[in-house]
Amino acid sequence: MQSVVAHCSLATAAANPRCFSLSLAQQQAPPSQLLLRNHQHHLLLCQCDEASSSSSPRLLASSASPFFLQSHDRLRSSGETTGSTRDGQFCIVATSIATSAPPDLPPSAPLKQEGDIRVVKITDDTISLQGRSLERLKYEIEYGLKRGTTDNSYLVKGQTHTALIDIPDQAFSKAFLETLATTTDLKRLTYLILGHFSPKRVESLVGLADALAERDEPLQVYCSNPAAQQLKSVVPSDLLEKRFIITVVKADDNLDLGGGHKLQFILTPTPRWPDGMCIYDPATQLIFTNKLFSAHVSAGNGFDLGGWDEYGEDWRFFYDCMLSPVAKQADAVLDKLPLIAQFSTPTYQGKRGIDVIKTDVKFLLSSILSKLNIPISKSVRFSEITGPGDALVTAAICPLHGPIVRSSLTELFREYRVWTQAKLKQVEEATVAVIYASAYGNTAALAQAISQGISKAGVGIETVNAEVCTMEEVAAVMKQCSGFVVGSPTLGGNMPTPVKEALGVILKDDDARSKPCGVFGSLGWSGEAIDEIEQRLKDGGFSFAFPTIRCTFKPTQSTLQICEESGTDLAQAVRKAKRKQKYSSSDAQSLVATNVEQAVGRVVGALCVLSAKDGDAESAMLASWVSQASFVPPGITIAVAKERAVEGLVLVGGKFVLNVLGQGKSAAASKQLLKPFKPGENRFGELPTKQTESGNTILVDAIAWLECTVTKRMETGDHWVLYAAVDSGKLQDDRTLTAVHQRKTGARY
Ligand SMILES: Cc1cc2nc3c(=O)[nH]c(=O)nc-3n(C[C@H](O)[C@H](O)[C@H](O)COP(=O)(O)O)c2cc1C
Repeated sequence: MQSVVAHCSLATAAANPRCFSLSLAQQQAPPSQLLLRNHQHHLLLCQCDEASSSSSPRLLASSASPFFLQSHDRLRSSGETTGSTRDGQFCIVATSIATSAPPDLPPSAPLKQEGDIRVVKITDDTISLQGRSLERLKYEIEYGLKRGTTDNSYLVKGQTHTALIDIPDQAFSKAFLETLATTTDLKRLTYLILGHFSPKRVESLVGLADALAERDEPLQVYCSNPAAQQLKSVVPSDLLEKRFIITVVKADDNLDLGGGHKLQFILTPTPRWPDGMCIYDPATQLIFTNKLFSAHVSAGNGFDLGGWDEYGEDWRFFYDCMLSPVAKQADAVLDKLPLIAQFSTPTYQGKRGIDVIKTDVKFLLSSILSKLNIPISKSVRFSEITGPGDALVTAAICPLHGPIVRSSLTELFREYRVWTQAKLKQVEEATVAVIYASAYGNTAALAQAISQGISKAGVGIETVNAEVCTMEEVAAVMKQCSGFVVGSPTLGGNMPTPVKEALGVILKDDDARSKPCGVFGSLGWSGEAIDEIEQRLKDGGFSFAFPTIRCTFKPTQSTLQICEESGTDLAQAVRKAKRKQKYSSSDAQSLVATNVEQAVGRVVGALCVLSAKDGDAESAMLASWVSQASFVPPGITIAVAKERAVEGLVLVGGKFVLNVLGQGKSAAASKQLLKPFKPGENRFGELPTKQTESGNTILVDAIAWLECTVTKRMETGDHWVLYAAVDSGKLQDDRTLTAVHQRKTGARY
């Protein structure tokens, strides 16, 4: 007996070809007739004629075997009606073909006003309330791409109970509570589930308590233990006792809302979010992942329409900022989330991880299938039939920020694995320990920017949140690291006890004295904690890689820039020490350029100075890997090393000036730009400069300058290649030829 399960649906956008797919689960097919011999799932993708849905579907992709074509004919005969037919050989189940866009993909609505709430229907009983902002693009490093953000909450309506998953930041409180009242019967709201909680969300929580004040029963809050502690420390205790009942969730607990919505909790702590928790709903196959798989971007219709092309860089940027510094813990978290895109049935069993090689085929299949945008409520039914046992079959990832991930689900999950593995490899080679505590997030933001700078220079990071780590863990990290930074807020004239204890561990570690270190912290007015850490490390004979960073309350953009550059300086010191070690142990030949390197060194471009500014943060670099890339509109490419300070200022949408230096006139600028700089130091020194209208720096002695906007970035080994459109420019000296940088080897500039 062979069984065939088929899913049919029209693609959503009117401009799209009308497509349906046929996915075959088959146990006993003759292997010679199968496209993918070793896998249980086979794909047939067809396209209907635009004019008539009854005309013959055209095959887009299939094994082209008789077996498939026969199945296809049978499917066509059962056509546009819902139902199943049996003929002894096959069991065909087909949905009716929708004639309009599926209801769960509403058209994109423009942002009406800052902080408005977009309501997105995901399934019949799950909606998302998304607070949208274009403003929240400053002062926090993960907003670097400047695409705004969304803060997403989710309402899951079970047969007996309704649960609200996550509560938004204070910026969205008022609009959120108003929208919540119109989208749900608050009397039925039994549970609030917090995948993460921070003091910035108290206002929304208190507002919710007020909105529920009239009813007798308190709201039941489900969250992790660290979130419960945080709640108790920031929400007034009388309010907490009167209006809420807190249940601390343990690993693998669940909560039944009725109608199959038996929510499963998966604890996913990281040093950045010790209270992290994911929630899986088997009824809809939605997973609510809070910060994981988030992106800061507000455009679109709430889903990831446009897929990787549209959002890939946003996801990557968020990951780089927030998760790459905690790669080890991120790896452990991914192990706990064996997500399988709904349509790709895995051949393996077990909850532990996903083998990338095994998922390659599934990746291809599911990415084609997910593009078809079958409404989630319908597609769950089919993937249940072909369900893979104990993996989490997932129709969509519902994160705290940015789009609900549907089309790129497999890619995103897979890339998270790839990025994490790459970071773990860096951790193996050399790491810097980032040890800190932060009550209100300001020191954490500094730690994050420092980590970003370390990561850019290709060095691994071990993030230690002193509040949730044991001192044994601190000691182990200190033994293994090649450099470290310590950060603390000042509270009541002191450093918090966990930082004090961690400092004690560091001071006792004799090996740590030879490792480059740094101190940072946020303060209000006196900053005793930072002074004390600095003094005690100085007294202990530790060597500082950068001047201590003192930040008053919330960091500004230029403070974050200083943090990032300081992190890069520290990482470069660590790498230099490692290189020294390596070369002293291997033969001197390795320093001589190979023939290939010498040949690569003959590739030349104009010698230029790139200058970029963003708010009060400014930087510049000497650049010679520059090339014209387009006539109309005029465009150029330029390679920027990942660890370069200016790199964070030339993200997509960012502007820069390319100053082209002249032959025989480049010495002063080269000398100035090649100097070592302190973090945040002015790069131009005494060079005569002037400004463009947007504030970018022009070198008066350059023979030409171009003001450009970055439109694309491509990752290429240790550099980013930027493609930038030229907005304006001027030839300042028409007699001098362009300077070029002749190199002896392609292994260095
Ligand atoms: C209860 C409390 C006590 C504080 N005491 C001090 C202090 O003695 N000296 C000081 O410079 N700042 C003090 N501050 C300000 C904090 O250091 C400042 O808010 C800092 O940004 C907190 O950093 P964090 O967000 O990393 O916790 C205090 C803040 C609070 C809330």
